[in-house]
Parts: sequence; C-alpha cells; structure tokens
Amino acid sequence: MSDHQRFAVVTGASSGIGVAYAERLAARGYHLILVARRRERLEETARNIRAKTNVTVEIVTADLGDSNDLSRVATLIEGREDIDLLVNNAGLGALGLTAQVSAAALDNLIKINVQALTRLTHAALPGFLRRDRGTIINIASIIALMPTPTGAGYSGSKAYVLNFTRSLQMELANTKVKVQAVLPGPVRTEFFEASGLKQAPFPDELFMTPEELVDTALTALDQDELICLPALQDLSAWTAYEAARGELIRALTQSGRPAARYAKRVG
Ligand SMILES: NC(=O)C1=CN([C@@H]2O[C@H](COP(=O)(O)OP(=O)(O)OC[C@H]3O[C@@H](n4cnc5c(N)ncnc54)[C@H](OP(=O)(O)O)[C@@H]3O)[C@@H](O)[C@H]2O)C=CC1
Ligand SMILES: N[C@@H](C=O)C(=O)O
Repeated sequence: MSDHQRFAVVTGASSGIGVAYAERLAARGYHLILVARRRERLEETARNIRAKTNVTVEIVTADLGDSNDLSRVATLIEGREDIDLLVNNAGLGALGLTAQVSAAALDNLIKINVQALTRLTHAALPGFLRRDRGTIINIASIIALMPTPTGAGYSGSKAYVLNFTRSLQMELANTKVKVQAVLPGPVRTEFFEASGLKQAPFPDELFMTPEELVDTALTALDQDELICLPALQDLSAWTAYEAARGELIRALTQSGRPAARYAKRVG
C-alpha cells in the first residue's frame, strides 16, 4: 500500500451490501468514512471493523435525501485529499405499482438512487483528477437492464446509474480515475423489506450474500472489469447484447430524417 493514508467513503454502510464493502475494504487496508442515517448501526459496523483491523473508521450520520446533509457529505469529500475511493451504495426500491406508490416514496428514491449518487460523484471527481488517482463504485442492478412492473422508478433509477457510469468511463478513459458499475442480482439484505415488499420477488437460488457480492465486485475491479455483472455465468451474453446495442446506435445515427414508416398515408 502506498505511503499515504487511503480513505474509502461508503454510503449505505449501516446495512447489507454497504457493511460488506466496509468490511472488505478495511481488510484491504482502506481507512473508512461510513455514511448512513442510523448512527447506532454505523457504530456497530465501525466497532466490528476496529476489532478486526487497525484502520481508522469515521462515521457520518446523514440523510442523503436531505439537501443540507447531502451537501455536508459532498463538502467533506471535496475537502479531503486522502479519499481514494467512493462507493455509492446507498439506495432503495420504493417497489409497487407506480399508481399505488406514494409520490414521496418515488421522490425519495430519485433523491437517493440518482441525485445523491450524482452529487457525491461530482464532489469526488475534481480531487481524484487533480491527484490523478481514485475510484468510484456505483451500485446499479440487473434491473437497470430489465424494465420491471412494480419497479418502474427503481429500474429507471438503476438504468440512470448504469448510463451515468458508462458515460463517465468514456470521459475518464485517458485518466487514472476509474468508475465501476456493479449490477447485482438479488442479494440477501434488508432491501426488500425496506422497499415495502414482504417477500422478495425472486426464487431463493438467485440470491447471493452481501459478502459474495462484494468479493465478486472487488475481484472484477481488480481485473479492471468496469461493468460488473456478478451473477452472469456466460459473459458472451453481455458481449452479444453490447454488439446488438452498437448496431442499434449505428442504425439510429444514419439519418436525421423521419423514417419512411411514419410517412403520411395519402388517399
Ligand atoms: N439487495 C438486493 O437484492 C440488491 C440491492 N441493490 C442495491 O444495493 C444497494 C444497497 O442495498 P442493500 O444493501 O441491498 O439494502 P439495505 O436496505 O440493506 O441497505 C440500504 C442502505 O442504504 C442506506 N440508505 C437508505 N436511505 C438512505 C438515506 N436517505 N440516506 C442515507 N443512507 C440511506 C441505508 O442506511 P440507513 O437506513 O441507515 O440510512 C442502508 O445502509 C442499493 O443501491 C440497492 O439498490 C442492487 C441489486 C440488488
Ligand atoms: N434490488 C433487487 C430487487 O429488485 C435488484 O435490484 O435485483
């Protein structure tokens, strides 16, 4: 490890995947800044990590859906020279038929899954670029690729995370700053309960543990795989999807004229 102290910021570090990231990054020697609303859960995570490692663990209680709290966390990230890694993990589902989900729940989903992830990424990038090092891990979902009834807002928010991350990857291609999108399938956490579902809409055999997910995603990062599909057994399916997407983009950018099929039928 280099001689400077490396801090990782992990949002949503009071539960599930965020706790696993905190534990695994500490084991890799990262000092930690853990962000979530539940202080007692953050303190528990911090206690457990301090008991097993020598890393420094700072906790920041913040509601990333509150603009003042979000700005406070963004300002912290902007002001520190020792942060090398940002894990934008905090997120929720607000699952249910859109007409039946409350406006407040959908607003909150956008605030956390989209706005907070974007703002904290924006806060981290200038310092990472100035220091010519740094990594951002954005937790998307396979649902980014799967429009889902009872998950319209959630799927849309994760599609944003994927496209936002892929666009950043193009912007940062000639720098030493990395941005990884992780697209987990179902993971055994509090997510579904927190998102208003009594039972997860997936069969048991599709689930990973948070630790399996994080170990897989960090291995992908080690291998410079910046779009991580942890449960995809045959990568050729993704390669074929990407080839087809490229074909569609080429077809979409052939002409600016309205397609013949829309020509007004005369007579
Ligand atoms: N579990 C799954 O099947 C999958 C999950 N994901 C994604 O993984 C990420 C982590 O979710 P997971 O660990 O499963 O779920 P959990 O519900 O266990 O954890 C969600 C985390 O987000 C934090 N969070 C939620 N709202 C806020 C808020 N307003 N301000 C700050 N932090 C907040 C929670 O902390 P607190 O409540 O203390 O504020 C908690 O630490 C999410 O982005 C989710 O979309 C993706 C694919 C599959
Ligand atoms: N969070 C899970 C359920 O929708 C997922 O993203 O797979």
